Amino acid sequence: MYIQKMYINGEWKESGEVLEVRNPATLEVIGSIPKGGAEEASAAVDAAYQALKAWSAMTANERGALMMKWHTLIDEHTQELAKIMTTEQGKPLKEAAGEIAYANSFISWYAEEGKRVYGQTIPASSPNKRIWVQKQPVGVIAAITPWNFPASMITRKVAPALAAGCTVVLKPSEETPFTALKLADLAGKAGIPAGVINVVTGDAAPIAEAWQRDERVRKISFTGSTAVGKKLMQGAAETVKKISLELGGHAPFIVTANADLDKAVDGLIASKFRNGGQTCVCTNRVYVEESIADAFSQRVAQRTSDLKVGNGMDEGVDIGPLINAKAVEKVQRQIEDAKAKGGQVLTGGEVLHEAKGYFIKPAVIMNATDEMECMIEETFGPLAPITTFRTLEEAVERANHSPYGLAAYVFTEQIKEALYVAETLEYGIVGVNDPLPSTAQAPFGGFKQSGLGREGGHFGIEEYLEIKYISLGL
Ligand SMILES: NC(=O)c1ccc[n+]([C@@H]2O[C@H](COP(=O)([O-])OP(=O)(O)OC[C@H]3O[C@@H](n4cnc5c(N)ncnc54)[C@H](O)[C@@H]3O)[C@@H](O)[C@H]2O)c1
Ligand SMILES: O=C[C@H](O)CS(=O)(=O)O
Repeated sequence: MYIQKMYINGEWKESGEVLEVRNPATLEVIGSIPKGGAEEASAAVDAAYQALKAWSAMTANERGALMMKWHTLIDEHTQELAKIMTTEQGKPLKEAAGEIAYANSFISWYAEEGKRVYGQTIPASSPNKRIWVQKQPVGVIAAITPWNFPASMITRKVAPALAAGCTVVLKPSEETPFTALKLADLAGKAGIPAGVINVVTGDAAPIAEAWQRDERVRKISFTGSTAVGKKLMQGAAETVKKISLELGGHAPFIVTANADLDKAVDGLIASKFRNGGQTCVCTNRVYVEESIADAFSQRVAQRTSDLKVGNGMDEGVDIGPLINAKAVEKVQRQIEDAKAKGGQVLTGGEVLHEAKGYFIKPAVIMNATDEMECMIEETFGPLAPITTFRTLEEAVERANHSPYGLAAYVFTEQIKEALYVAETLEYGIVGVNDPLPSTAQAPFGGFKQSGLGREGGHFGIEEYLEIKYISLGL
C-alpha cells in the first residue's frame, strides 16, 4: 500500500538510513521512508532545473491537460489515498476522502487558471515606444508541507506552481509521507514529465538548508508552524528567494445574541473539531454575548460529548487520534492551566489510556479568561474555551489581541453586526455564519504572524509568477 522511496527525476530512490512512520491510532510502525539529506535535496533540484525549460515552454493548455490526467487518476484512487492518509495521520476515513477531493479541486481549478495568466499593455508616454507587461514562471520551487493535511497542503502549492510553468522539489512531513509519495506516483503515471515534481523525504533541516543555499531554487513555499516559517524566511534572504508562508493560527469565534443558535452550535462543532482540532483555521477561542452564554455553552458541551472518539478506520468515528504524544500533552497542559485559572470543564479532556493511540476526549471549558494559555497559544487539538463579552467592540478588540491573523468567525443574523465585525477583524479569512470557508477558488492566507502570500484563487497562481516589463523602441 505504501511507496517507501523518494521520487527524484521520475525514479524511485532509496538512501542508507530510514525513518519509521507510525499509525497514531495504534502506534504500529506502518512503514519507513529514506532519511534523505543535502545530497538528495540537491539531486532533486538538478532534476527540477533540468525539467524547467521544457515544462515552462509548454502552453498552459498542454500543462493543464496533463494536470487533468493527474486529477482523474487521483479521483480514481480516492479510497486508496484515503486509507493511506488515515493510517498515517489518523483522521476519520470520511474526512480523509473529503480531503482528497479538496486537494484534487486545486488541481482542476489551476489546470484552468493557468490559461488566465494575463499580461498588460500600457499606453507609452513616448510615441516611438510600445510597452507591455508579461508574466513568466518563477522557476524551481521548494515546497515544505505539514502533517495535518497530507494531500491538500501539497496540491495547494504544486497545482498553481505547475500551472504557472514552474517545477517543484517537495519535502512532505516525516509524519505523513506516504500520501505525498502516492500523489507523486500518480503524477508520473499521468504523464507529468520526470523532474517536474520531485519528493525528498528525510530530516527537514538539512534538506531545507540545501534548498535555501541553492541559487537555482527561486522560491520557498512553506506551510507549517510560525516558528519554522520564521527560520525559512531568514534563510531565504541569503539568495533573495521569493517566499510564501502559511503559518499558525488562533481563530476567534464570535457569537452575538442575534445569532441563529442552531447555526452557531453546528458551526462551532464543525470549525473546532474538524481533523480533531488539528487545523490552522480551527476555532481556538469562543466569545459569546453574555445573555446567551449559558444556553449556548450547554448545547455545545452536549454536542461535544456526543462525538465518537476512535480509530479513524472505524465506522462512525468523529474524532481520531492526535498526531503524537506531544500534541496530547499540549491539550492536557492547556486544560490544567485553564482549570487553575478558574475555568470550568463542561465535558471531555480525559486521555483514553485503554486505547494504544494518542486519544483524548474533546473538551469544552466555560469561564475562560484571556490570561489562559489556550486563549493565547495555538492549541491544535480538541479543546474549546468559551468566554463572554458585553459589547461587540469589546469582542472585536479581544479577538484582535493576538500575534496571529489567519481565520476568524462571527455568527449573527444581523447584517450590520456581521459587516462591522468582518470589516474590523484583523484576519485574512473571515467566516460569517460559515465555519468552513476554505475552497480552491478563494485566497487563503493570514495577516500578522500567520503568514505571507495567499494560496487558492487567482492570487494563488500569482505567487508563482514573475512580472516582466518590456519596452520596445521604434
Ligand atoms: N496556514 C496554513 O495554511 C497552515 C496549514 C496547516 C498547518 N499550519 C500550521 O502548521 C503547524 C502544524 O504543522 P507541523 O507540526 O507539521 O508544523 P512544523 O512547522 O513542525 O512542520 C511543517 C514542515 O516543516 C518541516 N520542518 C520542521 N522543522 C524544519 C526546519 N527547521 N527547517 C525546515 N523545515 C522544517 C517539517 O518536517 C514539516 O514538513 C501549526 O502551527 C499549524 O497552524 C498552517
Ligand atoms: O490546516 C490548515 C488547512 O489549510 C485547513 S483547510 O482545510 O485549508 O481549511
